[in-house]
Amino acid sequence: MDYLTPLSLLLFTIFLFFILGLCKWDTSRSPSRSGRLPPSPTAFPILGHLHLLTDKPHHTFTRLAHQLGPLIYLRLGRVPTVVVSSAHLARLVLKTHDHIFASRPQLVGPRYLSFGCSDVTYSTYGPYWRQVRKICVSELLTSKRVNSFQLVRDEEVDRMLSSVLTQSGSEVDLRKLFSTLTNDILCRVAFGRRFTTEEGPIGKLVRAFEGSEALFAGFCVGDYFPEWKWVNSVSGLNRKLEKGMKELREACNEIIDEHMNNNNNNNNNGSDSTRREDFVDVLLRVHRRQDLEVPITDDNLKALMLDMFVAGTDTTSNALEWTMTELARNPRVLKKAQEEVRKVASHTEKVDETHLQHLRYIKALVKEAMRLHPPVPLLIPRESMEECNLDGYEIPAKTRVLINAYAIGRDPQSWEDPLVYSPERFEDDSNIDVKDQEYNFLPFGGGRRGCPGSAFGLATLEIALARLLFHFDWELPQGVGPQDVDTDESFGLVTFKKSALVLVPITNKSYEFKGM
Ligand code: HEM
Repeated sequence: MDYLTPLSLLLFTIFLFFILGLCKWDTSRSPSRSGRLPPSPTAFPILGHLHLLTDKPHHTFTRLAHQLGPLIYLRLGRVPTVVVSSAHLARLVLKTHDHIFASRPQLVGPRYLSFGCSDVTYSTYGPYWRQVRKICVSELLTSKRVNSFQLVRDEEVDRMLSSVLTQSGSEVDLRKLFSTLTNDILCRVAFGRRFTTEEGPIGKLVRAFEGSEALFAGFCVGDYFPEWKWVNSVSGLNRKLEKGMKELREACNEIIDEHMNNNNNNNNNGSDSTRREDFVDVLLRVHRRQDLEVPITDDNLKALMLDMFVAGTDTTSNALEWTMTELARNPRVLKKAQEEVRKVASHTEKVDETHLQHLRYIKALVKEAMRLHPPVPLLIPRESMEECNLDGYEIPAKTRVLINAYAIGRDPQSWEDPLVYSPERFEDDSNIDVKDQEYNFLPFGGGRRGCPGSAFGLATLEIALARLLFHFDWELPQGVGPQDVDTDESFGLVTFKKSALVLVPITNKSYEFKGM
């Protein structure tokens, strides 16, 4: 014991008092409660359950739900959180008490990158959110508006098929293919231009996005210890977020200026019959209105422009990649889907959107892929606006709520053989819709904060898939069998397959794509 000097003993004692002090601070600041909280696993002092935020938290929470039940209470740092993992509880949150759980927590990333959480996705519940959601839905996302973008989808799917044609017989990275497709479609609809351009304001936006994506998804101390926001300054995170916001603001300003100049030129030259109004034009029109319940600022306008793009692109390309992954793993399903689309469109050289209503199996296999691989497995966090009782448990006000759509989609109480990819379950029961009344199937969430873009997303998914399956046969790279195609995931804002899916398209002579 001769190495235990009086100095080290003193330092050790101070350290011990510091830790005990922190623990006391930790418990004394826990919210006082009257009711019974849901079951909770063992927590660490200070950190609470932060250790459960693993690289795949949706898996960790699913395992915990098997041990503790479908409603779990966690303390993530300082933030009270509940995780919901059954259809019954999802119904309580998304339907019965929807009005209580319709807000979002103000997370640090969106406070910068969504211009003060003023987009639809991250804004708190209230008149502003109601107003901007209504604008986005009516101008971009109603079925009528989604139908009106058919030509854009058609041209961009043609472009994708042309690219596949040139790579026929060789290995193709489907992630790149699908990401280009969804970016180009949304960019044309929202900003009037294709995304894949190196130059001009859109090129600038692409680069700004690339820089800010990791910041959006990364771990941030301030989201779990609101009192320790200063850590974000010390760690340099705030500086990076400010830089990201500046770049996004500049890129948006250029896009807006370009639109305003075009509109001015058109007004000066007389009416322009060729240029179609895009989402930025709509927002500029709304921005000028004097009769809005809550005025829309310049920054709000930018947040809304970016929101449609961010919310609608990766989600859709991700669902396409997971669907093709399951087809590669299940040759029986792939063959049946190809037989369906080739039969339905046998008298034409091309599948178009009028054929989709007859493609029941293809619609079913898309849903089945989203059941097993929901692109946003924990949905987007919600926050309770007041205290609420869920199944006999007290949920305090300002509790963060995570709904584990991944666990619910694989719950044996809701699904027979839940781990088997079987589109027939959706084909036989066409009642299981994306707005599932039973709350077993939640890839688009639900309630008043549910995804307003499901029709837009599905329209792209279904036509892209139908045409890929109609014109091409799909093989695995040499030496790879269906059982070798992995489904390992990389969790993020959208949960992608860890390694990009690579397949080999083979031109089918009977259904050859004739090019654009
Ligand atoms: C396959 C494609 C898509 C999937 C899987 C998907 C999934 C989701 C999910 C899970 C949520 C959270 C819902 C909740 O909290 O209950 C959401 C919200 C949202 N989605 Fe989608 N989405 C898709 C496509 C789109 C598209 C194409 C758009 C727009 C162009 C869009 C716009 C939004 C918006 C604005 C919100 C926030 C709604 C709010 O907070 O009020 N989504 N989406």
